Amino acid sequence: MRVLEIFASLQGEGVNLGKPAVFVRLAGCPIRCAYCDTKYSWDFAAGVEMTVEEVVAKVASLGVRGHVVVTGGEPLIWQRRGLEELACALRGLGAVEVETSGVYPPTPELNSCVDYYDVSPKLSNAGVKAPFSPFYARSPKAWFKFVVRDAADVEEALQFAEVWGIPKERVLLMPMAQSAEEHGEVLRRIWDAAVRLGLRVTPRLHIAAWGNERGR
Ligand SMILES: C[S@@+](CC[C@H](N)C(=O)[O-])C[C@H]1O[C@@H](n2cnc3c(N)ncnc32)[C@H](O)[C@@H]1O
Ligand SMILES: Nc1nc2[nH]cc(C(=O)O)c2c(=O)[nH]1
Ligand code: SF4
Ligand SMILES: [Mg+2]
Repeated sequence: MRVLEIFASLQGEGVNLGKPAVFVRLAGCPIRCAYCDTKYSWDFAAGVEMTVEEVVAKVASLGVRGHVVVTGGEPLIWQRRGLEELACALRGLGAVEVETSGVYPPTPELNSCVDYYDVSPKLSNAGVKAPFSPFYARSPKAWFKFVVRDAADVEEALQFAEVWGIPKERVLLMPMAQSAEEHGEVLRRIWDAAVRLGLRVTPRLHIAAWGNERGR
């Protein structure tokens, strides 16, 4: 597998917001959202080639136990090429959370070793074709983070959830932002729509603290 970075931080997004965790960022993404804050991950040949054993050893060496986040890029492109073995091996160090666009369903082998899917379905603001896999709407392990920048995006997120039968309690709205300043502005812009529609908002902790610094 090609690995871009492995670092310890706080989970800055989603249902496990605030938990200390080690992040494993895999290379490659074919989806290419307009707002992507990790465009350096798109190249499939980026990063370094690592075996499952090497990744697990590096994660263990960082000393943070209890939670491991596998992200990218789009990590599920590595299915049948080591991702299943990696997720199962990482489980020895903590709960395994996978960050995904929700375009690719997991193989049964991957699914058996994942504790949480942090799914970020792509709304029209991503400007891409990213067909959602119905697998996630039915998975008890899936939580849905919608990237929103205004009230219209919030309405679209709710509609998406209704169309796919995703319970409101599983929906989290996340401000589209790459700096602390932008993060505050967007939070203020989506606030009233979230109140009105009864949807939960979560911040992006690392963006509020560090901006879009790599390794945070
Ligand atoms: C870089 S993606 C990697 C995982 C997977 N490709 C995905 O999109 O879920 C990690 C998370 O960052 C979110 N994200 C990327 N750029 C963002 C931005 N400018 N503002 C808010 N969230 C963003 C994505 O929606 C996703 O939830
Ligand atoms: N602190 C922190 N939390 C995160 N949660 C998901 C991230 C990602 O890029 O997938 C991320 C990230 O890059 N940093
Ligand atoms: S799917 Fe994720 S990594 Fe790929 S472009 Fe979109 S936000 Fe970035
Ligand atoms: Mg990130």
